[in-house]
Amino acid sequence: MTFPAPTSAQIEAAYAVARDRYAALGVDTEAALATLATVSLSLHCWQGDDVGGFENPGGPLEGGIAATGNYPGKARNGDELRSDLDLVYRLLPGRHRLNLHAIYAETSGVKVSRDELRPEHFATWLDWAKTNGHGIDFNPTCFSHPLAADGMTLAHPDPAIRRFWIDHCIACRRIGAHFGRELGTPCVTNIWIPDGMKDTPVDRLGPRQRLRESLDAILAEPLDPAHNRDAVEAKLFGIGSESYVVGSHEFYLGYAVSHPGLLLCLDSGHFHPTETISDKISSVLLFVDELLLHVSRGVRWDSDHVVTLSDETQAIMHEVVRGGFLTRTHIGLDFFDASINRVAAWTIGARNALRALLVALLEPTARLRELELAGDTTARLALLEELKGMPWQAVWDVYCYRNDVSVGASFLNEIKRYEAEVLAAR
Ligand SMILES: C[C@H](O)[C@H](O)[C@@H](O)C(=O)CO
Ligand SMILES: [Mn+2]
Repeated sequence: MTFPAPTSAQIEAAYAVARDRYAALGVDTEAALATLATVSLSLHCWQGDDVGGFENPGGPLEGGIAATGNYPGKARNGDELRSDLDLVYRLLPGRHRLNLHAIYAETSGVKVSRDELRPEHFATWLDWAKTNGHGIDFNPTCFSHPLAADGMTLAHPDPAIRRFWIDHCIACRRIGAHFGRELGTPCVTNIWIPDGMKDTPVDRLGPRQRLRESLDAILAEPLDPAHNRDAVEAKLFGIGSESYVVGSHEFYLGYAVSHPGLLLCLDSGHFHPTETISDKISSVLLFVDELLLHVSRGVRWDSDHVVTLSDETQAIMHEVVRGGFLTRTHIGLDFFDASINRVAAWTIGARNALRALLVALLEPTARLRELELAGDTTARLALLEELKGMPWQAVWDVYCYRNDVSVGASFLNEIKRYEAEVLAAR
């Protein structure tokens, strides 16, 4: 089965109608597209191999996160992962970043302890990023490791184990700064740790005191923010840490507020299922300088399903745009679905994030605000609902077309071809 693309005449004609419909609402579609072109998503490398990494091929994924499914064609090394990523980037309009984890170091078969990782272990990633114009973001990997086997890392009661993870995070910040310096765009180095407890702890305070001390030690070395920015990521619970997570939202929000320049990471799967991160953005950005988003989709738990064009994805992007927060928000993706073609999963999720952003950029926000301020909540609701049916897809299609990227579902044709020619041979 092939997936048809509209003709250029159809794309242009639909766009002309859409442009006029939006203009009637006071929205300039060309301005929206120009803004969209300035946004770089950070694509998470770990969608390509189910968060496996290259340190311990075939080893288990630990830390309370899980990739389910066994779709064939998983990337097994850096070259395969980069090849898969190249295709994803070709199917996305705009220029986008890479979000790399420390377990994706390439050490030529030599075992390098995580606390001894250096920029040279990521040289191939850096060369590839330079050649292809990608910025790089980075993450220490504080899971899937014998010293994290009991579910504690930076908050571990054993000072030697804590020291190991502190040194790993220090090494990662330096690697991040190296990426930022070499690529001319700051690397966001994000710390997420799994530390927590399955059952009710007696001491909730002690691990948090230790985590604070560990973070202080990690962040003690000043690094040029033009090269590296640090972020911390909270979580409500994980598998095996259902009763207590050391790095909770309150913990990291407090830590970020008291450390100017530190970014807070909000992952859409890391809160109670009835809680949304879209409602947190405007509060957090009143008190912290910049935000990192991990746009994900939890289904009943932090399941990391592929991002869809859901109400919440839409609400997140609306909040970023309405608040004028685009320049203070780093938009990363965080999902890993092993039950479908992984390249398609990446592409579908990333295109949806961009589509949601475009819809937000096409909103006549000033007009809606006027209605709200005047107390006309009837008209606000009516307009918001009408906007859902506006021809934004025609604007998206012309954006893809102008960027020489597959229009509509025709991107699947390239992925199917790649699956037959490349993935099937793995
Ligand atoms: C692999 C990532 O570090 C991980 O997904 C983290 O960001 C997270 O969200 C853990 O639940
Ligand atoms: Mn995350």
